[in-house]
Amino acid sequence: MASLAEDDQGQGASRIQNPEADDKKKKNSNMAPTSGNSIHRSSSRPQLDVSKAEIQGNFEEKHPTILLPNQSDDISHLALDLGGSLIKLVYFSRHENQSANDKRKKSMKERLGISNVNRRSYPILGGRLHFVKFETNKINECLDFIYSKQLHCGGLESHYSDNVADRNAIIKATGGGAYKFADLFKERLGVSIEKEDEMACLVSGANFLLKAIRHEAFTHMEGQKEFVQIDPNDLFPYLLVNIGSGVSMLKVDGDGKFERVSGTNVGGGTYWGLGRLLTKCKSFDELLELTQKGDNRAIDMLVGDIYGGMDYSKIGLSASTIASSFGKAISEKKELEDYRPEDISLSLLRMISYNIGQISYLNALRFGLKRIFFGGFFIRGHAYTMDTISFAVQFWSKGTAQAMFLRHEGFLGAFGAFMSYEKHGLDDLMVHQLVERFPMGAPYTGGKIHGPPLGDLNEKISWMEKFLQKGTEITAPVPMIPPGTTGLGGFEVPLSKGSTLRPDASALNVGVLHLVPTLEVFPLLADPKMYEPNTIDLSDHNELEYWFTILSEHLPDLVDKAVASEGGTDDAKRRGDAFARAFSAHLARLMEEPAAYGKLGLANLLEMREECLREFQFVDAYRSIKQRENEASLAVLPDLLMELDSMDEETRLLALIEGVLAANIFDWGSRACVDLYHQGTIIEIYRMSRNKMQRPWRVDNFDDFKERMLGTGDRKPTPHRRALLFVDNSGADVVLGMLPLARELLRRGTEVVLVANSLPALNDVTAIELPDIVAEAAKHCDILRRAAEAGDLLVDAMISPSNSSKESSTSVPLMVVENGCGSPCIDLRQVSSELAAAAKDADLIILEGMGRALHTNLNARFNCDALKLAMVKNQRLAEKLVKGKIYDCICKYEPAN
Ligand SMILES: CC(C)(COP(=O)(O)O)[C@@H](O)C(=O)NCCC(=O)O
Ligand SMILES: [Mn+2]
Repeated sequence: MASLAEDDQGQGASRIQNPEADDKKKKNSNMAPTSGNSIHRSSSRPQLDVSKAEIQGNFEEKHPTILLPNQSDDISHLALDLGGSLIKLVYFSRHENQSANDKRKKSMKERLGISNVNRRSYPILGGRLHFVKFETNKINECLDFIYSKQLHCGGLESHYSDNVADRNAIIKATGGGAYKFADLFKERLGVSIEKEDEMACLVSGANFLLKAIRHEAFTHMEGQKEFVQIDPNDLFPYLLVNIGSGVSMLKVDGDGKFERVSGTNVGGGTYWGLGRLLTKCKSFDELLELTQKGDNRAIDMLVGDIYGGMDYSKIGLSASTIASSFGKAISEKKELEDYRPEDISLSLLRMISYNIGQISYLNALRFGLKRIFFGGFFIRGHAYTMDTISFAVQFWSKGTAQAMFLRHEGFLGAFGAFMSYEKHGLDDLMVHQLVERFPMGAPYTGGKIHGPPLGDLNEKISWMEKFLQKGTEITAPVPMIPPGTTGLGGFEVPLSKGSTLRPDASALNVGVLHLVPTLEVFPLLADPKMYEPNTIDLSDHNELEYWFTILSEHLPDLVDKAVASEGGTDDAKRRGDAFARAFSAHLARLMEEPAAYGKLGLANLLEMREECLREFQFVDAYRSIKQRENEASLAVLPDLLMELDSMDEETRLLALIEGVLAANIFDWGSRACVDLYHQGTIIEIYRMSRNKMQRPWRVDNFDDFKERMLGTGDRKPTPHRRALLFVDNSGADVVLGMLPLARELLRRGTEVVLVANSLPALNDVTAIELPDIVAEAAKHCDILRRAAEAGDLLVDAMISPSNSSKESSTSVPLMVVENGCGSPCIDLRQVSSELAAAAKDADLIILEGMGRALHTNLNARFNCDALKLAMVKNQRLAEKLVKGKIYDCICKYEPAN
């Protein structure tokens, strides 16, 4: 079975489960033909397979999703690193952009000056990079996998060509197996292996990953992993140490510019070879596992053994420093059987790791290199190995150098081979265009359990169910013992060996890399390099435990909602169960190893929950709740607008901000709020919330905002040119809170861009839903109607016949743009190109809600005026952020610098 980080589905609804078709497909195509069989290959591929096509969801929708259950969405490039013990695969699958034909979106794009003609044409439309590994002795599984996914006859070029390309198909590969298995590939898959130089692949793989993935490099000291932000413009030169069977040390000066400056024959092969002879272990992993229970003092001769238990402090050696690896084994009184295999394995591991660390540092010193990155199969994300190497580098450099490791360490070669294809289009992809996602298999990658299956949704669910029956492997999150120190420090007894980490705690976790060429950095960030979206840092253990508990407690209710949103069918229940298991497994994994998937913040957890729902094809769990709340709120909107219009300017502005804060109470992600909803109707709760509004709010810069809006005395400030309103929840929040505020801005001559989620998250309103809500509201309000018309928002919506084109031409427009994400929070380093374009003319941004204004972006600085509005609907967060209490409000205004 492959160990993988692989997701096989399209975004949410792009595929549905079709067990019958899938079973058939599996029988026909999952096995690669064995030698002797004639090779069946598809003709030109991929082509659109519309058999059993179905419209999903509501038939009245204007642009319903059409599901093609039999369509393979892989248009692939495949590259391999065929190593001595592991085979690593990197492959690409592409997804077409479905929303390109949206009429409304097109007109909005034109308005924002984004014409398709002007935009860079991307060699790839976006897609995913998958990382999969197999044990080399299971090469047949690997061949079956390639065959079942037809990866061997994919490739961007052959997508449009005919069979001829297939006949000459090549796969790029590196590693010794590229020679050894070339004939097997030809025989079984009919493809030729094109061999790529191993060192060149390692370097190009490392260069790309270090430049393109934000949390690729990390340090590992005393059991603590810390991510290092690498500036892509300041990466070179560095030393790349690849620890395979032997060790190569490469001085890397740029893309394609490197030199092998040194190496050592004492490497992974030495550890495994000697270890096997000395311990009788059957596998590398078994040998490595032994170290967890080992104590090297039984075999190693320590400084203290020589100096009667004393330090040799004059030259800086503590009593527990190893003076001579295996030095105690010179004793004539003991034979091999008298030593524990655990102790032997640990001594050996430390001897080799330490030696490599030391030689690496000396080479870095020799060439004046400040950075040393370690990779190769020997490391395997093993905490103890990394700690020992780090200690050696730190010790010999007297703290001036640090060892760094790479999350994709095992895939450098395969990735480099992938990069060697021409026209893959990856060369100039940038950090903000890559989103790493961790599909359901991720919690198990690198651990004892391999899987899940690589097939369709149905297979994935069955896989989760298997564990449900066994009832062991996937458990609810358990509290982790807080990291402490043993007091010993250094490499004498690295903490990673202790009880705080499980044996494979630092096992590699690589996700699926989604390439989204249209994502951009939000242009109004004052200092994009310093920007950190998360306010809550989950590296604080108490914080982590609290939020994990909250999310676990939410789970049963969320599953109920999700299942109900899909009609409560047996199929939906099955998916609901599988979702809960998968998400719990993620939580459990992250609880044990918070940095497993990269730097972890609260926003990542909240987004992961949404992604996990999508993975099990829950399109919108809160659909009916959102609809109900929209309708109820739209019904009272006319009265609210009338009430607001009877106020003077100053009172009205205050009432509007109060309205936004009060209506932010409608948040189905907050436990406390959901409990509240049992106590009254939407309108009753809204009224109650408004009545409770009392200034000063916990953070209250309203007066400054008012001054910027209305001026003081006779001074009338110029209105803002364009305001971006990041809206949050459906129902009262958007209808009775944000829309009336938008209307006020429009009335003052400010263009308004409503920025909403691209995909559903909790009860947040999406950019697809919003125009209809605006159109409905516009029926009761001339300002909204004219603005919406001017912004082409009412393209297909019902509008009252009284509108005249003369009026609309003089109105400032109201627009809706999607933000590029599907989470309750927003990471402004990766937003949609529409939002980035809309932001260019904006001089005011309003971020609303806990997710967008508190969990993320509370500390973000902008190059324009910024207003952050939210009700704090969580007691602990209120205490922590503002020393306040639940339902306190935040009105934080920060004028442009
Ligand atoms: C998920 C949320 C950020 C959504 O809040 P919103 O942005 O809608 O104001 C928030 O509901 C939340 O942090 N909930 C978890 C904590 C709790 O149940 O109290
Ligand atoms: Mn929300």
